[in-house]
Formats: sequence, C-alpha cells, structure tokens
Amino acid sequence: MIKVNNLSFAYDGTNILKDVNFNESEPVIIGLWGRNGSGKTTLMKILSGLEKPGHGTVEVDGVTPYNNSDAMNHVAFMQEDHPYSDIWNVNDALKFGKEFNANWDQQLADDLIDIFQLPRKKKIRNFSTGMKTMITIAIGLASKAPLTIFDEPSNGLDAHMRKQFYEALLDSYDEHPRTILLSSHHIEEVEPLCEKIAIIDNNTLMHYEETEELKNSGVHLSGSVDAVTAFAGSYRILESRKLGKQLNVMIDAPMTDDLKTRADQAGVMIEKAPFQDYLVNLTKKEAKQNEHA
Ligand SMILES: Nc1ncnc2c1ncn2[C@@H]1O[C@H](COP(=O)(O)OP(=O)(O)OP(=O)(O)O)[C@@H](O)[C@H]1O
Repeated sequence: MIKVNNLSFAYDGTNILKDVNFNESEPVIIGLWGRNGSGKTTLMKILSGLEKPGHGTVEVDGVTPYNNSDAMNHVAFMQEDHPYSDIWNVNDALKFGKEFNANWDQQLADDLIDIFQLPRKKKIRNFSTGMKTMITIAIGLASKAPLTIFDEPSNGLDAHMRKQFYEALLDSYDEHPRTILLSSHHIEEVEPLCEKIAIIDNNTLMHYEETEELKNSGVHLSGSVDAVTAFAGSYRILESRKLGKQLNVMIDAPMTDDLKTRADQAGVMIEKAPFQDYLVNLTKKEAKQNEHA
C-alpha cells in the first residue's frame, strides 16, 4: 500500500529528508512525530504528490503520486490549514470532497457533520479552530482514500470532541480498513489511535515501530547520585538533573519487570517517563553526546 525506498529530498540544496525507507502492505494507522522543521510536512507532501522525490521512489496504492492526476483517487492529504474558499460553507466543502474523491462516502460525511454538530450554512472562515479541524476530519474520513493523511488532526479539539474524533476514526477504519497517517506535535493526542509510530529525526525516519514497544521506553531513575550513576551507567542517558545529593536521569530503556526489580535492589526509584518527554529527549541533539552504552 505504501512503498518508500531510499527517499531523499532537498530544498535549495539543503537536505530535508535522506534515505527514508518504509513499506506497508496492509492497512495501518500510523502516528508521525518529529520536532519543528524535521520534515513531516515535506514527507506528507511527497506521499500526496505535491512534491517530487529528489532521489528514491514512492508508491502509494500502486501509483507514483507526483505529477499524477490519478493520485487524488489514492491519497487524501488533509492539511492543517486547509485552503477552503472564504465563501464556502459546510455543504460547499462536502461538494468539493465528493468531486475530488473517488471513494467518497456521502452518508459518512453527513453523519460526521451531525456528530460534530457543525452548522451547515455558516461560512467556514468564521469557524473556530476546532470546528475547522472537524470539517477537515469529516472530509478526510469520508474520502475513504487508500492513504488518508491528517496534519494535526486534534488541533483545537476539546476533550469531548477529541473523543468523538477517536470514535469516528476507529469506526470508519473498522468498517473500511485503509492506511491513515496522523501527524502531530502532541504524540499523546494521536498515539491511542496508532498501531505504529514513525519518528523523523536527523533528516530521516529514525524510528518506525509498533506503538506499544516505543511507548514502553523511557524510564526515570532517581535517588542518590552514587546509586543512580552506578545503575544508569550502562544505559544511554537522555536527560540528567542533579539536585544536591539527588540525581534524576531518564534512560533510553524499556520499562520491564526485570529493570524494576534491579532498580529496587539498587535503591533507585524508577518510574515510566511520559511518552512525549521521552520522544523530545530522544530527538534532542545533546542526547547523542551523552551516550554511555
Ligand atoms: N518551500 C520551502 N522552501 C524551502 N525550504 C522549505 C520549504 N518548505 C519547508 N522548508 C524547510 O524544510 C524543513 C522541513 O520543513 P517541514 O515543513 O517539512 O517540517 P515539519 O516537520 O512539518 O515542521 P513543523 O513541525 O514545524 O510543521 C524546514 O527547515 C523548512 O524550513
């Protein structure tokens, strides 16, 4: 369904993406995460045919997206600031969705507009940020495109609407499995939906893993400087804070029963780090200089 082989891309001679590889032949929901300017939007544009790969090949649902008018039947890219016309209301936007998506599901679109309680006649330019996100979600899901890409799909959604979005996406995916890519700065907001997480760092796809595995990594250790230093010695240290005689570090290791037992025996307090903190530390430049392992 998606084949990305040795993809590289540069803007004005500056490498943005280098040697990106990933292949998915089965439907999957993927979370895409990376720091500002890491290349997420660039990758999404290449997958949807808006940019041309510099090197390597990209295939989505059997087609090469760039310069291919057929690509819109295979990929829907729902950008964060979708350029809906200033004069459009919801009904106009749905007409646009129907026109440009071969697998368009009008019933689903109507149901989602009702679930999200979006006013059909109000101009989209007067919608709140969350309402704009909702219309984008409705069109993206109703497109039923084999690859559907959402950029910041939880932007502006309150907790209730986020729950509605999760349910709508999972119901739609259950009924019509396809590949869905969710790009977000806040991994915790999309991670509950994602089977896999892709992380862009250092101009490439640094991690592409099952969510459960990646999520289990990143562990805080705290205790006396001596005990923590001795225990953490063989691990990659992602973050370190000293407070008097106490030391708190984050190590790049999965939280396992064995690690807990050993930490207990060493007199070190152990706690799972929040996922977002782990990813931020994993991708910060200083982390690479502190490698112990
Ligand atoms: N049209 C362009 N011309 C030149 N450089 C660009 C262009 N678009 C993006 N870039 C550069 O490419 C790099 C990657 O940008 P991109 O928008 O893909 O990152 P991103 O991960 O989506 O960032 P953010 O999380 O901040 O939205 C950045 O350094 C950006 O300045």
